[in-house]
Amino acid sequence: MWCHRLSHLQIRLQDLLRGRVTCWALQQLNFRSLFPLAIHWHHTASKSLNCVWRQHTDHFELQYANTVMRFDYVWLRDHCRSASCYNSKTHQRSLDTASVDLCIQPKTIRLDETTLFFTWPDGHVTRYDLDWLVKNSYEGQKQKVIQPRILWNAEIYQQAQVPSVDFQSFLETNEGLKNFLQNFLLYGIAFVENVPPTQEHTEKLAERISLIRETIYGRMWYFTSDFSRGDTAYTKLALDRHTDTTYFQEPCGIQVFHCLKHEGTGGRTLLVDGFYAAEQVLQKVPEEFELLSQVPLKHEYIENVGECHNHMIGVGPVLNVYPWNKELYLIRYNNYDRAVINTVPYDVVHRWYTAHRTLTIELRRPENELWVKLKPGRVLFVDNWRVLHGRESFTGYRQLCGCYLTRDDVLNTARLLGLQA
Ligand SMILES: C[N+](C)(C)CCCC[C@H](N)C(=O)O
Ligand SMILES: O=C(O)CCC(=O)C(=O)O
Ligand SMILES: [Fe+2]
Repeated sequence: MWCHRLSHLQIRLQDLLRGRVTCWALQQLNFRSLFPLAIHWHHTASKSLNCVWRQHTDHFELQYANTVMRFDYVWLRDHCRSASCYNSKTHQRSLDTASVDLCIQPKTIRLDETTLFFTWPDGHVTRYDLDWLVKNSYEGQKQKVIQPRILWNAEIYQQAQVPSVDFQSFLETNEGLKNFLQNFLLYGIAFVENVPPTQEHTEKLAERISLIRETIYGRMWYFTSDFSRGDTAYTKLALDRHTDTTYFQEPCGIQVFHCLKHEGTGGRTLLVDGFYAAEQVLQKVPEEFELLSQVPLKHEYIENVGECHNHMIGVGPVLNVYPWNKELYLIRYNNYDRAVINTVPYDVVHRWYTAHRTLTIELRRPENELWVKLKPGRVLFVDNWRVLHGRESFTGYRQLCGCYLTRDDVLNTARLLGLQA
C-alpha cells in the first residue's frame, strides 16, 4: 500500500515538473494523506475562482486558469509594480535589482479576490493580479507563439488568395496599411499594387512602415546587370534561393523589390517559405533540425571591385529558435556566401552537412517554389528572416530598385496598429 502510494507520488511529481497536472484536487488529497502535517495548501474562499497556491521555501507555486506556475521569489520582488519600484509613466523599472537579497522570501502571502499580496521582510508590499501572473509566467509563455504565421508551399499560398494592397490605400489609410502588415506577418511576403515605377515612390512606401536600413549597398539601391559590385546579383545569372546579408551579425529584416524595367526574357523571382521547409525537417528528422539550430556558422562578403572594398562577417546558426518554445524566428541560408566552416569539429561537420542536405532537399521541392514575375508598379516585400528569394537568369535590360528595412521598426508599426508581432 505504502509502495503503491509512493510510486503514485513520484509519477505525480514528474507530471508536476513537466507542467502536465490535470487533476489538482486529487493530487492534493494524495499529498495530504501521505504527509498530513507538512503541506499547507491555500484555497480561495470562492470555489468558482479555482485558485490554489503554496509557499515553498525557494519558490511560490500557483495553480490558476488551468496553469501550474512556479515563481522565483527574487523574480516576484523584481517585478513589483508599486510606485516606488516601477514608473508606470515610462514603463521602466526603478527598483535596483542588485539591492534584492538573492535569498529573499516573503514574510506573508495572502489572496484577496483576484489579487495576491506579498509582504517582504522589510515590510514592502507587492501586489499581483492573478491574470497578470498567468500572462507573464514562463508556463504561460511556453505555450504561446510570439508571431502567428501561416506556413506555405506554392499551393497553400495560391489557395489563400492573399489580396494585394493598393498604393493609395497603403499610403493614406491605416486600414490599408494594417491589412498589408497582417498578410506580411502571416505569410512573410506581401505586394503593393499600382505604385508609380520610380525609386522615389518605392522609398515612400518603405518609409510608411519602417526605417530604411542603410547598408554597404546604399540606402535605396538600384541595380542592373552591370557588375558594378562584386556580387552575382549584379549579373544576368540565375540565383538559387537564399536569404540576403547572412554575413551581417543581424541580417536585414525585410527586403523591398521593385522592378522598374525589363526588356527581355526570363528573370522571374523565386520565393520559398524557409520556415515551411524547416518545419518539414523538424517533423521528419528532429535531431537534424536541432543541429541546424545549434551549429554556429560564418557567412562572409568580400568585395574588391572598383572603389568598393568591403569585408563583412556574420556568425549564427542556419535556424534560430526561441529556446523556451522552440519557435523559429530567423533562417540564415545562403550557400554562395557561406564562409569556411571552422567553428565545429569534423564529426559534427559531417552531421551538419547531412542536416543541411535534408533542409536543402525540402527547400528545393518544386511544390514549395512560388514563382512570380516582378513588374513595374508591383512592389514585393520579403521577410528576409523567413522567406528565401532567388531569380531565373534573364536576357535584356533589367532594372531593379529597392531597399532593406529594419525589422524592429516594421514590427513596431504592426504593434501600434494592434497586430500581434
Ligand atoms: C542587390 N542587393 C543590394 C539587393 C543585394 C546584394 C546582396 C547580395 C548578397 N550576395 C546577399 O545575398 O546578401
Ligand atoms: O535580381 C533579382 O531579382 C534578385 C537578386 C537578389 O537576390 C538580390 O538583389 O538580393
Ligand atoms: Fe538576394
